[in-house]
Amino acid sequence: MIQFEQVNKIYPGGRMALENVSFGLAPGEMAFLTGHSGAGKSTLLKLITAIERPTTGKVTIHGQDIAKMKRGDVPYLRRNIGIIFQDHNLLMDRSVYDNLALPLVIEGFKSSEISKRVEGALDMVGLGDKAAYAPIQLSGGEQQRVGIARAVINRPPLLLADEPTGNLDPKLSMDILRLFETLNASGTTVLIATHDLGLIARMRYRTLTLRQGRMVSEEVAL
Ligand SMILES: Nc1ncnc2c1ncn2[C@@H]1O[C@H](COP(=O)(O)OP(=O)(O)OP(=O)(O)O)[C@@H](O)[C@H]1O
Repeated sequence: MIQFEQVNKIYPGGRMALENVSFGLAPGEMAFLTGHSGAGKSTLLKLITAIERPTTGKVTIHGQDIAKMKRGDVPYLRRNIGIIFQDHNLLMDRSVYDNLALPLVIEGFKSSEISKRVEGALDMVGLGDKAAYAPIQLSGGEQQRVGIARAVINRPPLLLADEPTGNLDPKLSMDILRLFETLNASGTTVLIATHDLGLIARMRYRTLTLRQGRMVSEEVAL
């Protein structure tokens, strides 16, 4: 699903954000990506979504070499990746329903299919009764769950999360992780970038650790 082979990423200005990074994530896996601030986690996620390209080395996503991808192919790649951000980027002046429906409207789904999927996604995150609310009327944890529902509404095979529990208390963070486990159990490949070592310690998943741009360890938490 994801393959990095000896990847270096040097930003303009000379900053080496990733150095000789190699790892693979198989279809159906769930893993954490961790490391100090500035270790290169976001850069690694940006390479997976082709926001950035490797300086040297090879990044392959769904069998496609990112460096060889034409600009026009990038939207097709992204359609297969659900992305969850810490600040979830919801449209605050639209209802929860509209936030979820928008990606499907853009893809040209019929409105009956859209409402079916929106209802299904909201039920999955436990917000079936909040469709008509504006995100501003929801708590931080609920907003984060709307962000997750939006990311999976296209049923992408790959889900990336960048600090998805950053603003949440431990109980809500655990709820969000349980949600990722449910998605993973239904076949979605999941990669979660986080600083939250306490959370990682409580889960038995493979953990990829970056330190100053290098992949220093790959271990399964016990
Ligand atoms: N667009 C950019 N141009 C130049 N340097 C950058 C750019 N983006 C990131 N960097 C640098 O690359 C390094 C890795 O940054 P990155 O954002 O990947 O780290 P991170 O592990 O996600 O950090 P954090 O946890 O603080 O978000 C940092 O030194 C950062 O300053």
